[in-house]
Amino acid sequence: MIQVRNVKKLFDGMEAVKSLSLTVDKGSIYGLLGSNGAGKTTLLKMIGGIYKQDSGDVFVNGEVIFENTDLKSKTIVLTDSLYFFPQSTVRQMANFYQSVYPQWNEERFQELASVFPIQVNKKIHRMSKGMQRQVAFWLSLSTMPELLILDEPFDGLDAVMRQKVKNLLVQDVAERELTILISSHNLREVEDLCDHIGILHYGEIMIQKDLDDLKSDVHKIQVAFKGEVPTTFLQGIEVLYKEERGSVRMYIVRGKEDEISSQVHNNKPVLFDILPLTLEEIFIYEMRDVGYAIENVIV
Ligand SMILES: Nc1ncnc2c1ncn2[C@@H]1O[C@H](COP(=O)(O)OP(=O)(O)OP(=O)(O)O)[C@@H](O)[C@H]1O
Repeated sequence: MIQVRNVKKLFDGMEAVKSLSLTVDKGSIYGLLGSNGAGKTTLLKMIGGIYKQDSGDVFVNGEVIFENTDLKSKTIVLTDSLYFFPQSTVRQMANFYQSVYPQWNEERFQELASVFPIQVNKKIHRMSKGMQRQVAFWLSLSTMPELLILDEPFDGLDAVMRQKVKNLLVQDVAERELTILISSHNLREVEDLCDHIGILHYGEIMIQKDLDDLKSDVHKIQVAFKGEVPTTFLQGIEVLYKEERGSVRMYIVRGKEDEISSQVHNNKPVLFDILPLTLEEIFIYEMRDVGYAIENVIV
């Protein structure tokens, strides 16, 4: 479990992360979204024990991770700048990882050779960017980490490889309760993977959501009445957004679908539809609620 409490990080007096708190449960996949410079990498590096925060606490499994060799041997931080020894082959890097990570699993490494179409004796610096990223995943997953921190992990991977890697991640979460933190600019890219999403903006978490709750809780309704619109037809229901298109009104509402439906039906509409929202739509409306346009924060 990850607990971040009131964490702050400054660079030359500028607050890259401002008094931020979040919790990630074991076996969960947390997606951290935000635009360039939002503070994602800084936060991930503090959680991975690479940066030390200026104030606040970062705990992984109840322990401080910074300079904690034991915790770090079970943690992998995969950033956008991959590091491999000059001239090394995949096998040579695997030998190095094996010597550093006590939970290295050679059998897993061999198995993953069928997922990544790369020769183990090929020099990594001669590979394409996407192939190098595949090697990074191959090595990382073979260390059998308990915490995997991924900063923009899919950059450079083609669509097929993205899906293969996502499947591997989900498999590890399901089989051995791997915890994953993943940053991205793109909600669509991670929405099928994550169970929690947090949106970071100027060093602060603006919204954090459990996706299962979210998807079951927010709906789009379209409704029309003959004559006057009953003033009370949405009484007690939280309205996130409303729009009028002639006599048809569109509302984004939060609440239980059956309760909303029965309340609207009681007011005898001539037209009534209740539809689920995509995750992107949910965030668009929720962000408007806190006074931001989502386009300025994520893609
Ligand atoms: N080592 C550093 N020295 C000085 N400033 C830094 C350093 N690392 C990050 N910053 C600053 O901290 C802020 C947050 O940067 P960070 O890399 O965490 O953002 P990000 O959300 O990961 O952005 P991107 O999506 O562009 O990768 C930025 O203003 C950046 O310039």
